[in-house]
Amino acid sequence: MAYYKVEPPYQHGDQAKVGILLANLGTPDAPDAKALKRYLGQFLMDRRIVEIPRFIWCWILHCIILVIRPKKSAEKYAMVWTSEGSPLMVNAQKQKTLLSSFLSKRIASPYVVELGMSYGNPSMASAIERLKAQHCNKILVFPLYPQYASSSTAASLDAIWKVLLKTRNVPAIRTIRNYHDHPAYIQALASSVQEHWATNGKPSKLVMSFHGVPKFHLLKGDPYHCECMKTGRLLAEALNLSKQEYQIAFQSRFGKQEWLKPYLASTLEDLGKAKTERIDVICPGFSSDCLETLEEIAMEGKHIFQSHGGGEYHYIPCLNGREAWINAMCDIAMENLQGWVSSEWNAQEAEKQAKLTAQRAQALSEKA
Ligand SMILES: C=CC1=C(C)c2cc3[nH]c(cc4nc(cc5[nH]c(cc1n2)c(C)c5CCC(=O)O)C(CCC(=O)O)=C4C)c(C)c3C=C
Ligand SMILES: [Fe+2]
Ligand SMILES: [Fe+2]
Repeated sequence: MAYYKVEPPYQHGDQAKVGILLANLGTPDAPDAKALKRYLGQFLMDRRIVEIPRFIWCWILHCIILVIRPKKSAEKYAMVWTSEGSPLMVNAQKQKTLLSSFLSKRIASPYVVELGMSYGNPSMASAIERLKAQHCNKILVFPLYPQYASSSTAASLDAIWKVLLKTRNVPAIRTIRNYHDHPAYIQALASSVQEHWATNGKPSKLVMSFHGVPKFHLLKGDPYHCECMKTGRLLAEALNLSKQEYQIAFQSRFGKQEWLKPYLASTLEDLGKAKTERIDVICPGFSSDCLETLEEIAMEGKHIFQSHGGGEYHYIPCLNGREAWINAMCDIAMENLQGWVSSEWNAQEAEKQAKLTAQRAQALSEKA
């Protein structure tokens, strides 16, 4: 078998395009143990996720974790699964479609938006294949993670490099590292909170929950913790909140190691025990709702808070397909596409392409 992938067919004159590759984590294909085993097996074998030496980890993963976790996780996924599929996938596909349509008001030159996942489907390989088949010789990688983390952003870049290592005709690549402090992202978050408060009134406290990572990532130089803290501070400033009115916490601990603190579960317990009348919880680090927000935050978090004496609990949904967020995505993309796209209609190029299409259609009909 050839080492390098077969290149897509190319004819002289084919119009080169710019690709925007939305990169996300991935999700199982179905809410059942079999699909979960496949997904978790790929996810948890990534060194960006688990750094334990392979000979020990392979044993733990295959003999313990992949025996117990798939069934338990599948039950949780089943609680949030929609008729269209996994919430993460449904939301990310919607973002792709919306971004593509919103960008048409800002870009006049040819572009394509695709979605690729680090684990599961649609794979990075299939996304890059689709972009190359549409003659994208320049690709902007747009990770759907506002805060840079080795375990999310860099893991998605690894998945892309792995594909490119087996590609003969490699496109130009630009990557977006982070946008945790981008004014349009902060404003999109702030407007979603304000909208919630306009209908439901203000809570005693706004809890901002970010996905956690092991503490040693921070100690070894991963900027994720600092970027989460900055997002939290900027969101509080945009909402005019005092230090007593908000709290930052980290969720989704996995394994026995120490993770970033404060843990969300203990924060909710403490707020419950303090008889807090009402808290609102938002997850600014997730651009779309997924298992970690819909089950862990909206359901499990509510149970923890209220079973410890807390009052009302509101979960504020992720940005998903909100107009302000898609516009923010456009701003972020445009800033990173400078020199690659044009906002002016190129009549000469359009005429050339129209002629070429007509010539090819005629050649085809003559052949037939
Ligand atoms: C903000 C981005 C994320 C970071 C950083 C991150 C790090 C990280 N995650 C795990 C372990 C798991 N995460 C799981 C689900 C999951 N994680 C993120 C995002 C980040 N993870 C998302 C969006 C999701 C949801 C996916 C979905 O399908 O909805 C899971 C799987 C679910 C389960 O079985 O509980 C695991 C496991 C580690 C170990 C880690 C950092 C080292
Ligand atoms: Fe995770
Ligand atoms: Fe979780």
